[in-house]
Amino acid sequence: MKHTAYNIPIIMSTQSYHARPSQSHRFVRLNPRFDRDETLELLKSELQRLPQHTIEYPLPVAWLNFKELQLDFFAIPGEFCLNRSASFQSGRIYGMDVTSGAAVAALLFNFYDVADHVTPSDQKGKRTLLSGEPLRVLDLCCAPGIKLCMMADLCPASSHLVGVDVSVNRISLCKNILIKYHIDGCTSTSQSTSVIVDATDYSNASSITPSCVSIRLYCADGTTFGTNESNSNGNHGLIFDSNAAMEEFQSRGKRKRSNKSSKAREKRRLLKLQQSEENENTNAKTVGDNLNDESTQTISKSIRDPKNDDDSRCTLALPQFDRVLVDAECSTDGAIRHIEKKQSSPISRNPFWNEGNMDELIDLQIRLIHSGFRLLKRGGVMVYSTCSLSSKQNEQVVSSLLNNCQDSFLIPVSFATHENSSHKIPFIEEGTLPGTVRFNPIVVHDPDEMHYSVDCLLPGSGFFLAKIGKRQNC
Ligand SMILES: C[S@@+](CC[C@H](N)C(=O)[O-])C[C@H]1O[C@@H](n2cnc3c(N)ncnc32)[C@H](O)[C@@H]1O
Repeated sequence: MKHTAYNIPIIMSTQSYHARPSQSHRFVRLNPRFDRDETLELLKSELQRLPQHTIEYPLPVAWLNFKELQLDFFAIPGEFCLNRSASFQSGRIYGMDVTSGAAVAALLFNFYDVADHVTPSDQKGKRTLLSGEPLRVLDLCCAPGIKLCMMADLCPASSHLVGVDVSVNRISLCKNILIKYHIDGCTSTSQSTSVIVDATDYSNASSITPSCVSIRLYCADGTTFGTNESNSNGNHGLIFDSNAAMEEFQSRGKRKRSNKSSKAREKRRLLKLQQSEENENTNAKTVGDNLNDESTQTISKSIRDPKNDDDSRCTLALPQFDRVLVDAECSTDGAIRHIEKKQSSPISRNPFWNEGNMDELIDLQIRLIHSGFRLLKRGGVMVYSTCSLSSKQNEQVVSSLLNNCQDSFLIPVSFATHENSSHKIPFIEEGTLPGTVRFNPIVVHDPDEMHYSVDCLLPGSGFFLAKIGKRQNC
């Protein structure tokens, strides 16, 4: 098979397929805090206004649709205008690619693991979170926050999630998305003037289960997060705290938009939180220096600079995380829109990352994956992902971690086999590093296609993911 410079398969066949859904499709995830049947009813009624399709939308994506786990992905036609739909405006659905969903599912669940070493044998095959215990979860490149929202929806009650992103604009977008879905979910419909269906019946706040996790956002450099370097200006960059935001939202009552005084109040709350966090960190450091048990395992004990293995930067005593997602900055060459642009014009339209500064990008990815790993608890699990299909940005970055950190190991995962069939899903394949996963953005023609269910012929964006564990003892 021919590949582009980024190792993306080029479609060789122009043949049309049986019952093949429209090539243009997109995916949505249901917000589990709303009533599922109501949401599907609303979405169906909106889809009925589109021209008829040969298949029935919304179409559940079998390999990523387990409603008992609230993992609820559906394909919808590409022409559906999400922004103008009542299901979206009311916060009932998220626009989210299946590949992004796969990264979060691999991080939180163990049933995609090829060999499940963790689950007791009498529970193997059961679809559950690894533990019902609250988790500490870090999303090191979180903006705009679509994966962070999914983690917040699926984590056990009382879990604590931290999102970090270096971009001021993107992290504020992330904050807005969290406010929409986790703080005042139903209020966004009130500003709409052009909804397709009247959402009033469906935006009833009483039907939303309140969010039961806490979320903090930091505008910070993920490569140094949790070290004294990130703290050098005396500012952790805390820009959002879900508990403070909830209090603020409740104190505002019916007035939904914030004014000057509520913004000032929010700033004061965040400053106070930041100060108490700094005090806690100082105390924890003193305690952590004297004790050696897992409950006091803090970042200060395991920080390593990947380049010189120097412990000198390790002053913060932030508790480590059970799960870390490093959804790294990348050249985005796996995203289908970028491929189309590349194929239609040999000269890319000024992408920020290009062949000329690729080394700089790969260096950033290596620093991010090492940073994510140092923030991971012993026994914890991390996922590294990108929407690039270049092996330099994927397999080679993962290998750099595995080769440099003796306590890291790869947890092989696979999404490729459909539950109800022995056929592999044609757009999912193993990476060149065994156990990693590549999602091709295109279904390459396969003579066996008749055997696939329709949803197995619906690729998402080009994507790569690897699941990595940190050994308990090393
Ligand atoms: C692929 S996007 C993340 C998408 C996000 N995980 C989501 O699902 O919505 C990569 C992000 O990395 C951020 N980024 C780039 N360099 C970074 C750094 N040094 N530290 C933290 N974030 C960084 C970018 O601002 C960008 O938002």
